[in-house]
Amino acid sequence: MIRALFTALGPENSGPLRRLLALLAVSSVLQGVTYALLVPLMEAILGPGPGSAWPWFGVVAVSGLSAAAATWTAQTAAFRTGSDLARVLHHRLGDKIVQLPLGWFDRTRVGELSRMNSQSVPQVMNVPAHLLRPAVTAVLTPLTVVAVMPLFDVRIALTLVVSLPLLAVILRWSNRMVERADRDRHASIDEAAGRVVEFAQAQPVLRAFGRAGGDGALDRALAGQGAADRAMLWRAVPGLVAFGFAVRAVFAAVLIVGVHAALGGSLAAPALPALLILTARFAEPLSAAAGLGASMRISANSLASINRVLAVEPLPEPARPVVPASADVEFRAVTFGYGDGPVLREVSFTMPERTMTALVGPSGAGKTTVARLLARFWDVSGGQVRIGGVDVRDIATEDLMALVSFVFQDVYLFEGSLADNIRVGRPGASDEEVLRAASAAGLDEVVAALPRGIDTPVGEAGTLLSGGQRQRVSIARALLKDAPIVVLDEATAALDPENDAVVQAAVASLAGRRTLLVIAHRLRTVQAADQILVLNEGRITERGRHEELLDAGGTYSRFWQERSRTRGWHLTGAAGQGGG
Ligand SMILES: Nc1ncnc2c1ncn2[C@@H]1O[C@H](COP(=O)(O)OP(=O)(O)OP(=O)(O)O)[C@@H](O)[C@H]1O
Repeated sequence: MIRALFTALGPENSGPLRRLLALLAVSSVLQGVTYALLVPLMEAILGPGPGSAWPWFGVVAVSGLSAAAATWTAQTAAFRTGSDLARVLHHRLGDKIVQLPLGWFDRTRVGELSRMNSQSVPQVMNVPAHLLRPAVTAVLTPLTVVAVMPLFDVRIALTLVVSLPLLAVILRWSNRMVERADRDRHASIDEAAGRVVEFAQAQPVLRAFGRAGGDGALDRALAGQGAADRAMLWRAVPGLVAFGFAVRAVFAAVLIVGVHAALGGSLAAPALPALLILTARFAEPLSAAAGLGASMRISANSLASINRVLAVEPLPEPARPVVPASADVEFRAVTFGYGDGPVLREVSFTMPERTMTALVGPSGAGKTTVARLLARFWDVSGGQVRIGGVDVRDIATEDLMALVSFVFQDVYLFEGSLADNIRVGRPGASDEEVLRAASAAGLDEVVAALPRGIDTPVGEAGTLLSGGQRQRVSIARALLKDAPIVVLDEATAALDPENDAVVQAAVASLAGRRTLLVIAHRLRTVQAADQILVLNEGRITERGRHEELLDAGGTYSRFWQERSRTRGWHLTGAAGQGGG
């Protein structure tokens, strides 16, 4: 856990944690020494001359005050280190986010990052603030007691030395039992929480199909959670009981050894209660640490997930970056996979500057992957992606990002006004340019309907705008940025006629001016394309212009005949009209 904390902080930020650990060590040892000094004090008080107790009282007072001062300093440092840790982690995660390969950011990852910031960081903050002190005390204070015990009685010291590893083993076993039960319980809580969300989200479907009562999955998940709660209790109890029993057994053993020694005359009677008090103090920090298992586990898991993100390697930046002289694009025998097996195999094509390429193919063929590799979301596993004859790996990230604009299906809108959101495309753009881009992207009516026009805040993540309207904001950004290469996904999800017209207009305004790669779903787009690439299972199986491919009578022609028949039937009543 401590090693993971140092990893999360990085060597440059680990000074305060190291100082905190040193302070905690000093305060734990001083605490143990103070407990030990109680023995001569008690001996003096209970002995024949109580007056001799005063010097010991002074020594105990000095030691106790020093321990209290060290504990207070350590606790203050612990809170400060906790809040510093949160700040450092937020910064390190922020710095990491801007270096992570763009391909890393899928939907689940974005959720993971948000959870990390809102939950994991505060949980990790808890470690120095609340958990380290009892953990360090649980180890060092009993060790100090054991170390000084031989000064008073070797037999009792030996009893403690033998019992310490025994207690540690039982504590570890008890913690493991609780941990395992707790893990199962968490899994069942997550499952039940997921089912509750699903149940709420699926209400329209469930009601439409007369299944308002659900399909039993939620009931099963809740029952599972109840069972896991009970199992947790049953699994946790033996460990905790066994540890409590072991502590009492050690106490009893010390009592037996002590009484035996006192009766035999080899231990002064007044020393016995003092040594029993010391033994009780020896076990106390261990018992306090026994209850920390669950918090420790939660914090350790959070720390592990933060360290996993921090360990992701950024894509290497070129040592000698090259700026491409043109906006030609070439895929040269590109092979790429996300994990098991390739998604793209030996994909080769060229997109001469200012031409339009349409990418078509069945779902999962790899179209989005091609589009993303163009902007180096990931590095290819074989072949090359080249812009202006330069491998994208030799182009500085900033230059590459300046060369390419995207209009993807997932449009993220920031907190801020509609104008701010469009200006993301080119931060230096004037108000007029922003308005022109909004207008060209078909946002006039949206702007007119908003209470403060283009300066209306669009709500967190653009909640005021519909899916189609959000896509138009994305088009406005791309038009404003006016990069030499534009990648556009014609999103089947936002296929209302108005949006359709906007997307078509954007494509038309860019065609012939920019190098355009369109993941195409519309007949008009493919008809206008200079080349169509048909992608199937990660390979380009056909290429050419629309008529050429129709004449070839291959997959493409079957695909479009099928598509225009079904869409014509649905939308226009005449095959092949206006849709695609
Ligand atoms: N981030 C990712 N991690 C792992 N696998 C992925 C990822 N993105 C896509 N894939 C997988 O790669 C394959 C190609 O996906 P891709 O999204 O490129 O296809 P597509 O042709 O664009 O599909 P669609 O038309 O449905 O969007 C699919 O099998 C998909 O499951």
